Amino acid sequence: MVVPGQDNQPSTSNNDRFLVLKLSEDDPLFQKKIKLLRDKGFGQADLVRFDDTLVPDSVNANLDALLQRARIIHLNETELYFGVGVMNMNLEEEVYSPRNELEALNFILSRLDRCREKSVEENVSLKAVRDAIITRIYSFGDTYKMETNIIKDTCDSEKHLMEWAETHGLKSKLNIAYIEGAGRGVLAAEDLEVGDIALEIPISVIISEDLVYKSDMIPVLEKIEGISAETMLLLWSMRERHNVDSKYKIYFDTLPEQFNTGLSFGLDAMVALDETLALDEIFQAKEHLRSEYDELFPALFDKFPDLFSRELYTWEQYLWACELFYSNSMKIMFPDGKLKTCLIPVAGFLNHSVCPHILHYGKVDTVTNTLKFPLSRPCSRGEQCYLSYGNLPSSHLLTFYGFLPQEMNPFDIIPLDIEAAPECTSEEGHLDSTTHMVRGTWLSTNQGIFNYGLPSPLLEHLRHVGKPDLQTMTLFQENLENEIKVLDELRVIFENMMDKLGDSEMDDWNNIKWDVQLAVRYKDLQRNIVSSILTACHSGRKMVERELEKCLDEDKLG
Ligand SMILES: C[S@@+](CC[C@H](N)C(=O)[O-])C[C@H]1O[C@@H](n2cnc3c(N)ncnc32)[C@H](O)[C@@H]1O
Repeated sequence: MVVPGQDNQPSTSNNDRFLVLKLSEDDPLFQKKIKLLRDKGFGQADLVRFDDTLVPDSVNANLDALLQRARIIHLNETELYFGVGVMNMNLEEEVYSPRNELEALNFILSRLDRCREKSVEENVSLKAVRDAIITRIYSFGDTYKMETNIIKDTCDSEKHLMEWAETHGLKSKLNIAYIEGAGRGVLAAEDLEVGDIALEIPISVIISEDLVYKSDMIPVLEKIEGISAETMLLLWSMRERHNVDSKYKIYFDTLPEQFNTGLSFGLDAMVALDETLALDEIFQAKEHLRSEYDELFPALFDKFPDLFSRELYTWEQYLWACELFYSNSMKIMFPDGKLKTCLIPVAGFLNHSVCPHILHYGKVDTVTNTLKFPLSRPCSRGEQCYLSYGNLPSSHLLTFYGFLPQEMNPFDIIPLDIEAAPECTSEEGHLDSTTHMVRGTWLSTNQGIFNYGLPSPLLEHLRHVGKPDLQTMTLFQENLENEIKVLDELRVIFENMMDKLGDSEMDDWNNIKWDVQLAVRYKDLQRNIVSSILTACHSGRKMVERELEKCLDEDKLG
């Protein structure tokens, strides 16, 4: 039973259980989310009641209602902007993104478990809904199962690291292996279920700023004006990496000599990225790092030659350390309440997926003093277990991690330089400050007239420029003519973008360096996105023209 619009959790009897999924007022997207909830007939904190008489058929209906709400509560800005889409061709259900879907399902699961824990007796309906959620998580994950080609098992250095971590208390249900196209990765050593802890890492093996504060470098580092804890840890790691007596030597020994991220791209790859977002991102990042390096060196060589030797702190070594931290560090909340950037042995072997197994891992458990990596979806024995590095576009993954995901990435967006017109106001009367963007139209479910697979906020914005009072989404002549103008305007923007990107050219793929290959693949992805928008404008215009013809014919007939 769904009861909209009630905030207070009512008292529960032994036979009745209530579940409230509440949208927090502190949510920075509260206004947009509450509007979306209301548009769907929900309230801020609807209440779903489970009683023992719940018939099996209503289990799915109850779950659907909960899921619709949970999805909205967990939307991020990009997902809200684009609305529902198809993230997987095998999936009939419309979802916002794999991340959002898993987040929503796990959110309901955790609330249900809390409810069940409080119950004196087992409530059969709660149990039935829980089973239904687990089934959905299973089938959702199944549509994202990816081929993992294992090249070889672990080498000595990784084996030593596991053994060393185990002596410090590491608990792992994962095996390390070399994976085609991804370096090392981790495979489930046994069938893992939702909620199972795949890895449990004691803080004693985690590399964080705490080590710098205990080191001989701190008196000097603390004197550097404005230096961040991250930079201190980076400088400490650059020296520690070469320290044969380091407690973390076994960890440093597992790191590659070279990180193949966008920050190491050569000239040919940069040329191949011409006119792409990634080129700007790489340029800006490298410029920023170079200026940081120049602020520190040679000043530190001259003032503290004993701590900062010229051989260990070259620009190349600094860039290597930056790539290490960009591609391997994690932000972790410590028991002292501080969020710290850390290098985490063993967990650093987890690769990224758009539909990860592990979503939540950022907080040290204060009871066990360990960092736990629980599963948000099951992982079968031998399957690669993935983490989420965040909701990142491919330009970011290319620049800071040096790979492009195999799956469709819902966060692969092209931002548009379209200013909100002064007359564009939200329902609350505020100036609309949305950043407009597009992504591949293959991700959209709505390809029909007035949608065309394009994002509604962008279309609505363009429709109202100069025509704030126009009744949009109608088959009236004035509106249809405006619709053609909007599609033509978009076509011009994207034709220009496509001209700048140029044609795809790659003759001998096998003889091409890793960085140029990545750059070419990235640029092809950009072309595909732009091409899908141009197709949408073209087919959309045809749809509108047909409606306009009908409209004019009707007018002629009077
Ligand atoms: C935290 S490390 C993961 C372990 C890494 N594969 C290794 O061998 O050390 C991050 C790096 O792994 C690689 N990686 C992560 N996810 C990947 C994916 N889905 N496909 C290909 N490479 C990936 C990238 O090189 C990235 O910079």
